Amino acid sequence: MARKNKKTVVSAIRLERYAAEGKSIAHLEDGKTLFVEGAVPGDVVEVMIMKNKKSYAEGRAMKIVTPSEDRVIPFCNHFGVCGGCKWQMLPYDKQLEYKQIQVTDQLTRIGHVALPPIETIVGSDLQREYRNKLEFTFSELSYLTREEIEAAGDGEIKRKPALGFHAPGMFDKVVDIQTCYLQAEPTNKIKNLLRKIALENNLPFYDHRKQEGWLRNVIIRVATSGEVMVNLIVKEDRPELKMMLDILLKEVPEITSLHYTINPKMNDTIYDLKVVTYHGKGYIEEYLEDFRFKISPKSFFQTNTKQGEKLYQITRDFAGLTGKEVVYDLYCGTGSIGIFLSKGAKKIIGIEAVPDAIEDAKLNASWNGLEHCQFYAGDVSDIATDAFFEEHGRPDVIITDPPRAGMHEKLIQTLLRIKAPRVVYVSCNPATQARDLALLDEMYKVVRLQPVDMFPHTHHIENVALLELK
Ligand SMILES: C[S@@+](CC[C@H](N)C(=O)[O-])C[C@H]1O[C@@H](n2cnc3c(N)ncnc32)[C@H](O)[C@@H]1O
Repeated sequence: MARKNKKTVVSAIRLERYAAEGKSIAHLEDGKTLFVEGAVPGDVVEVMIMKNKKSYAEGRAMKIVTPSEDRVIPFCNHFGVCGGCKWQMLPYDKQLEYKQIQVTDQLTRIGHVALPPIETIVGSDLQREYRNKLEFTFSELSYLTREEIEAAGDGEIKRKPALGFHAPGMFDKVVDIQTCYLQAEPTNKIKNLLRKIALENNLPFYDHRKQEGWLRNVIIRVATSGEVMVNLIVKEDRPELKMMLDILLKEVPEITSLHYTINPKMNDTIYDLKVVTYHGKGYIEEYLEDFRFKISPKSFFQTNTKQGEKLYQITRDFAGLTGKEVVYDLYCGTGSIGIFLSKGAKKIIGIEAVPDAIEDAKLNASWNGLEHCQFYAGDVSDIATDAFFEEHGRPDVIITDPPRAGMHEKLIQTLLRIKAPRVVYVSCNPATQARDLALLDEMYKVVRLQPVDMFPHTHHIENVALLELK
């Protein structure tokens, strides 16, 4: 291995094995572990060292000197510049193998708790068009590919406006996406039509640096029921808004619920904004087994519907219900896990921060003819107190499905006091799950672990853990 530019670039180093979070491991000449992103095990790469600590270093692959034998040709034209599907160069079975390693590695290294054997990861039947929700961003500045820069030579490069996904690590530049394979049609049709209308009418795309412009984002949901929801997000109300929405309705009759949101704020979140229904019923419907769910524009719903069903079947199996149990569904979203488990429970109590999702959860319970489900809106750490559990019934089973940050420590302390016989922990981030399992170790042993792949071509991984009182 030769080094050039002394400290910052390693000219050829072989990546030995997969680590986690999309990073692979190599060893520097002095034996130090190097974590490399942007490449896969087996690649020989040139690496720019980004961080050099006493015991380890981190770097980014700048050039592939010799590709890994595992590599396959990515199917998407935008691969390499779009941050969406970073693992398309790996066959799906390798992706699954690396995800299994990631779960094992993170639970072992971060958790340091006794673990049962980890079950083989459940792969996704659909590896394309598996998402039911995508958000595209408008930007005044398109991301320029290497080919575009080379083609321009010494001439000035004029950046065009773009509608697509942020280039990795760039808040202001967006990769102009023509075809995305993550979601079924009419997603590409809608996105490309919006771009066409905007360009033909000289409508200003958002400038993320100056916080100027008009068109900001579009969120498209395509349910397996066939229903399609579109939410166009703009900076202010203008007459062109109606024009754009009317063209969408005329050209894309598949749209069943059309919305717009005025967002004059600095950030992109719409949770604190009013989403206006322009046409249609204001929500879409999704089915998991025979259960019917309402999804409003602000509600969370498992993004891969088919895998969501498998995830819930595993959760139901781990919960081991007999019909007599009081079950708490923490971070319940639209109540989907609780409702999915409801037939085996005496009572279901769900808690969720987004009030619209709780409204959906209540309606979902009534749509499915369930009278033993209750839902409460608010921060779960504040609502799920000792007194709340006393009032609503001591839990036999607690299901917890927190966001990537994991559970708040205050909630973990409450769970340690409440001592439910079983906890089923559904996690979209095994690193924070491992941290939480270590905190729960005082009272709970981990008895089952089942990873599930919800997001093919990414390094994201879901993991379900069953905990029982020691
Ligand atoms: C991973 S989702 C799970 C949702 C649901 N269990 C499902 O399967 O669709 C996490 C949910 O936690 C909610 N959430 C995030 N922080 C929260 C908090 N502090 N208190 C209550 N809910 C929260 C989010 O709004 C989101 O609906």
